[in-house]
Amino acid sequence: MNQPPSAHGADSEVGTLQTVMLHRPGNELKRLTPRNNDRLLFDGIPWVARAQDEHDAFAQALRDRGVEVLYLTELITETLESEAARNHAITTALAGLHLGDTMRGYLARFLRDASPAALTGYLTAGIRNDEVRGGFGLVTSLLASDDFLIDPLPNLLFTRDSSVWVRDRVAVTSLAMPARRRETQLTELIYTEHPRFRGTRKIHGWHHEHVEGGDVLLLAPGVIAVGVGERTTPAGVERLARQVFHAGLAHTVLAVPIAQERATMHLDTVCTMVDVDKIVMYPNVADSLQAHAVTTRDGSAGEGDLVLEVAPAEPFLVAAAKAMEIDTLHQIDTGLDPVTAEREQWDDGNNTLALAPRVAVAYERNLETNARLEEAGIEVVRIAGSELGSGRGGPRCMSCPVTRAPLPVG
Ligand SMILES: NC(=[NH2+])NCCC[C@H](N)C(=O)O
Repeated sequence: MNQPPSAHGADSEVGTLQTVMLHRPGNELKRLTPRNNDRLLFDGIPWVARAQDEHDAFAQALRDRGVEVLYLTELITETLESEAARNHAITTALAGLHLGDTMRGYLARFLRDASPAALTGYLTAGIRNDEVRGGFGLVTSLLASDDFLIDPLPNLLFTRDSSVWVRDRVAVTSLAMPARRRETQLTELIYTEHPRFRGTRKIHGWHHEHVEGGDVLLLAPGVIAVGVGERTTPAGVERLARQVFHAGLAHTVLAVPIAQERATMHLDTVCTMVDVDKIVMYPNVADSLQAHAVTTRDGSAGEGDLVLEVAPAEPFLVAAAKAMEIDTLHQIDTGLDPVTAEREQWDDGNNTLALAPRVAVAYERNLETNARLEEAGIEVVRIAGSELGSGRGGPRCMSCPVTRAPLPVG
């Protein structure tokens, strides 16, 4: 629990995974109804107990490979043991302008009296108007009984998006969709106050331009690809580039435009690294994916003064190989007909989590993509995801690597 902060970090997508942060789905998923699931970014109403079983099997598959699994809610509860952290968490959770002073005052007192574990429950599963026993007034009368006073956070399941480690720093991200904004208040709290992470140096933050972790791929030490689309904005990738250059964490950032639609909400929905020089990629975009290489001349200036050099767009695989200083970044040609490819991409076939070079976790349902991965020499660790997948995320987005071993040299 008290490892020094320098023990954490990752500089690639494929170095042996040592520690990962997951979120076991909980009561926040029980809040989903056919009336709110779109706003809460779920495509269906998951069977929660089965989702938990699937998630437990995912966590076990990681432990079986020697990975230490940290659970987000346990980290939050441990963080909330501190009075200062508790006050901070309560103030930020109640900052919404929909509450009014009467209800805000009541909830602040109610939450302050809650145990750390109970408070974690309220912060993650939310509080509905008809669940409160006080604070009655204009706001409670006019809101519907099933309106949320504190929103549930069903997308906590996707720990990839709310923070991302770049070398020994953690970027607390800035999430674009209103339903997810509060997630980063929790990750920031963990990385600031939890004894295990205290002293960790941070970049970015929820008050900065939008960047989501699902868009950030550590292609190789020093080379970061960032998808720009529905979630990460052009200004977001510029901000991230300035920070990583200023801190000496990378020499090249590849800005990769992706279609602004749900099926391709993050770069990791269309491609993920499975080896030091192999990437599995959705064939329907493989030929059209482009990248602008962003570099800087001189790292000594202040972050805002850095002059960024932005290269003209090139095919993504070409720009990536150049930046990575390898001959070829091999695309695993999933070779699928366009319809199967589209179906398996939708079901997160391209969203794999590498446990080490050439070992990747994938949903079992994507039969053809997995078969092609194996033909290419990748060991596929299959997990069930019929319920987990209803939130539109796969093994990569359900995991935030906290520590990966550096890649072997040569
Ligand atoms: N990195 C990812 N692909 N994350 C998937 C996130 C899915 C989530 N329901 C959302 O819409 O935000």
